Amino acid sequence: MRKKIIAGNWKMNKTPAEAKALCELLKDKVNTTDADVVFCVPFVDLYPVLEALQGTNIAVGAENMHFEESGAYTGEISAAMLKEMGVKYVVIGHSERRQYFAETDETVNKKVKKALESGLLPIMCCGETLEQREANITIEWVRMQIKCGLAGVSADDVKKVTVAYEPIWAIGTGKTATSAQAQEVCAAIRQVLAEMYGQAVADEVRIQYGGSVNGKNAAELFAMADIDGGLVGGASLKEEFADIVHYNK
Ligand SMILES: O=C[C@H](O)COP(=O)(O)O
Repeated sequence: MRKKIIAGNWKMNKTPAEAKALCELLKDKVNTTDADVVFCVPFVDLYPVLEALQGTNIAVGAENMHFEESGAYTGEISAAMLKEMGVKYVVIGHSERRQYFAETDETVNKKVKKALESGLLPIMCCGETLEQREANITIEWVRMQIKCGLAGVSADDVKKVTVAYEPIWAIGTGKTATSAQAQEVCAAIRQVLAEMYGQAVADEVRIQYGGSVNGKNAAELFAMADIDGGLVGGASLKEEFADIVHYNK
């Protein structure tokens, strides 16, 4: 039985003071051991959020990192920097990073490997555009993203990876994939993991759905056989996040 993982991705929202206030608003409401709860926040919010969440079961994640150890990469943040701060998770390859910051399956793969080597737990994102869905190539596309993103990752390490399936057309649009659509792709992701690592390993990997998850649709989505939680954008910035965390109550 896989433990659910429900992560908020704050994206480019909340100044450090606002981040602290949001933690104060949410922390008692989402502090549970029933699921792994993660706040993925902007780099400048990491310290205040880590401090505000001390003594809770809520983990902290970053939204990106660089794949090199250190060096002349102005404006970048390394895995070692995050690890030393007490960060546990890191979102890698979000579609917004791919779209606006030229991330590719190759850089995603390098980042996933570096995160694992550094003791961080990657949340590796994948998902199709509306054009790809309409052209009926969703499964093919996502299978390729998984194969490329995880190339060279061992069976032991892949169990530490969370895969986030986020159809791009459902992100921030209020247009959620139906639970059947989301399950179909998440099952295909588990299938490709089984082909790469064997069924037993694939059964241990957690797969999230992301894209307009809210307090109302979470229960139906998270009840699907291959959906092990969510990567939540907009609704993670509000009290509604508590309804998502307690989706089964
Ligand atoms: O990382 C989160 C996703 O991009 C989903 O964002 P959303 O819940 O605002 O649609």
